[in-house]
Order: sequence, then structure tokens, then C-alpha cells
Amino acid sequence: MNTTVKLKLGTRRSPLAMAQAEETRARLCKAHGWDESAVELVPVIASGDKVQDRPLSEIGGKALWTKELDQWLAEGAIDASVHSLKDVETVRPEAFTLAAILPRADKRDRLVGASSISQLKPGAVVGTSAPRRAAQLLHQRPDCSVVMFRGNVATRLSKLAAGEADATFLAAAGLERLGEHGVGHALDPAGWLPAPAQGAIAVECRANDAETRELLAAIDHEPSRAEVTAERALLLALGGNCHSAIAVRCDWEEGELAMEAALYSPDGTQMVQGEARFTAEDTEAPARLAHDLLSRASTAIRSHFAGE
Ligand SMILES: NCc1[nH]cc(CCC(=O)O)c1CC(=O)O
Repeated sequence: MNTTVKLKLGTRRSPLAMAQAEETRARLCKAHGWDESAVELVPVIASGDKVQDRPLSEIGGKALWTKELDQWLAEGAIDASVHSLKDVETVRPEAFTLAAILPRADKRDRLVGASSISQLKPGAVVGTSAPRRAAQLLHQRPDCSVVMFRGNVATRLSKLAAGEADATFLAAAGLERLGEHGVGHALDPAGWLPAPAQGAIAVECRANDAETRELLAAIDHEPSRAEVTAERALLLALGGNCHSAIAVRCDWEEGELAMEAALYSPDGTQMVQGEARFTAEDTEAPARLAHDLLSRASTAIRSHFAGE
């Protein structure tokens, strides 16, 4: 048996993060013909997991998911970190590189507690802590109200079961990876676009670690990388903050990228949307769409973005 550790892979400890790290390990071992023991999973408790009672936007934003893993990676205690790319800040330390984007899972949100947004009962209370989901809900259903739901997938489902809300949203990708196949109803992207990079797993390593970069390149999936690169370029050009409600979906269609995006005021009363088709080489296209959206957005929307 091969017992030499070839790669130390850092991950958050939540069940979803561990499932994503296991998937990464399986893909690496398959690509390189390794025994499972060649990849060591190193679970780290992230700041974002310690505080559960306040929205992420109030306690420091997305950096709280990566802070500890970033330290371990910078110090060489791990060779690479596995992240849900939607939780990773758009601008990363220059010393790191996103060396692999795994084949992307279902990008959609699922609604749990009702079969569709229109089927929510009048005045329904919906649990979420995501500004995007809150704004999208209030846009379509101003009669509903939002209560804060944080914590991992199981925590949110148990809050729902305990009656703290009538319904909640969860990413289809997360539910699938946890084996929760029958939970909730997928929301049609025609009326409900997901978060930038939703459903994508990214593996990051030190930019100067050529050996690890090469090992990770073997599990990189080009269409998924093209999609999330475009979605994150849109996010960067918009200059959103933790309170910005940004929804975007980019689909790789035979070498072309089809992008749809929408921006909302936090209370959902206002929305601006647009779409674009471009090739992956046209790296400026997402910024053009961002500027088009901002030019058409109301002041209430624009005040939450810096990308003018
Ligand atoms: N913000 C938490 C988070 N980060 C990634 C996922 C799910 C997996 C993914 O979207 O890649 C989730 C849970 C959720 O939004 O329901």
C-alpha cells in the first residue's frame, strides 16, 4: 500500500466542506493513480463557523471563511485549500492561485418549504442571511418577510423543521453533495439567478509551488473555470459589498459563454437585469455588462456598488 502523503489538503470542518474535500481527494487520486492515503485532509475551524448568530456581512464578510486556511497555506502547513468558490473573496492574495476548478454542480437555489416562490403562503416568513436571496424574494413576494438563518445546511434545515420559518433557500449543489437529493424544489433560473460561482469547488495553492500547481491542473475543468471566471469578473467590476444583492449565471455553451445577471436594491423593490454572450477570450465582456447594468440601475441599487 502506498502510504506516502503527496498532498496536504486544507478544508473547513463543516459536513459540506468535508464532502467537497473528499470529492477533491477522489478526483486527485483518480487522475494520478494514487491510493487514498496519498492525500491527507487537514480540517481547520474557520472564523466564519465560530459566529453563528449574526449575518456574515456584519462580522467581516467572506474573508472569515478563508482566513485560517490562508494562514496555513502561506506557512506551508498545507499544500492547498479547498473552497466553495462562492464564499471566496474576488481579490485573493497574490501569493495564491486558484489552481483547479472542479466540474461544477447544479448552480440553482432550492426552495425548501414550498414548491415555488408563488406557492409560498401569503405573508410567509422565509429564513436566509443572504442579501441576494432576501432581495429576490421580496422583489417577487413583497408580502413575505425574512428572518436571519445562518449555520451549516443541517442547522438551517433543523431551524426550518423547528418552525422558525415557513421556508428557506439552500444551494442545490450543497444539498446534492450532502446526499440530500429530495430536499426542496429547484428554482428556475428564468426568475431566480444564483450567486456568483455557486456550485463551484476551487482548489487554491501557493503561486510559486509549481509541483502542486501541476498536480492540481490535472483536475481542472475548463468549462467550469470559464464560467466562474466570468462571473467573478462581473462581481469585481460591480464593486459590490456584503450588502449588495447580485445574481448571475453564466453557462458554457459550445465554447461561448451566455451570462445573465440581475442587481437588486436590498429591500427588493428595485431590480435591473441584463445579459450578454461572449467568448472566454473576451475577458472584458463581464465588465461591460457590469457597467451597462450600473448605468441603468436606480440610485437605490447603485448606492450598494462602487464599480461606476
Ligand atoms: N454560503 C454558504 C454556502 N457556501 C456554499 C454553499 C453551497 C455550495 C455551493 O454553492 O457551491 C453554501 C450553502 C448554501 O448557500 O446553501
